[in-house]
Amino acid sequence: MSNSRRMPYFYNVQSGDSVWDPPTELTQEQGSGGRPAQVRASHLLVKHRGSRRPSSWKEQNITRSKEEAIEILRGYEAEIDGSPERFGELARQHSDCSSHAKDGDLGSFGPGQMQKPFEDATYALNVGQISDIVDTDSGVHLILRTA
Ligand SMILES: O=C(N[C@H](Cc1nc2ccccc2[nH]1)C(=O)O)c1cc2ccccc2s1
Repeated sequence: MSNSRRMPYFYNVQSGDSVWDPPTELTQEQGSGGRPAQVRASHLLVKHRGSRRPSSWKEQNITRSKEEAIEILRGYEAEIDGSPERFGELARQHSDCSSHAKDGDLGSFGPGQMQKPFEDATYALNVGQISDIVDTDSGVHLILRTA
C-alpha cells in the first residue's frame, strides 16, 4: 500500500519494479486480492415465518418455523446427493425464490450484491460444489456454485 497515494501497488520481487496496475500476467483472482470479480450460482431456498418476505410463487403465506424449513431442506439435500442435475430439478420444483423458474440460477454477481452470508458461502465453494445449509434474512438455502 503506498502511503503517499494511499493506494495499493504491485512490486515485482525479481525486477524490483513497482507498478500501480495489476500486472497482466496475474490471474484475475490474484490481481484483485482474492475474490474473483464475478461468480455464478444457483440456489434452493426454503422460506419460513421469520423470512424477510414470507411468501412465494408456491405459497401465499408461509407459516412454517425455521426448524421445519431446515428439516425440509435437509430432505432435499439428501435427494440431491451432490448432483448438480438433481439440484436444478429440485430447485425448479421446490425453491421459494422466483429463480426457481430457471432451476435456481441467479446469474452472475460480485461482492456486495447478495446478502453477505450468501456471498461468503458462494465464494467459499469451488465451481460444481454444493454448500451446507446457509441462513439469510430470506430463509435457508442450498447453493450450487456454477462459475
Ligand atoms: O431476491 C430474490 N428473490 C427473493 C428470495 C431470495 N433471497 C435471496 C438471498 C440471496 C440470494 C438469493 C435470494 N433469493 C424472493 O423471491 O423473495 C431474487 C430472485 C432472483 C431471480 C433471478 C436472478 C436473481 C434473483 S435475486
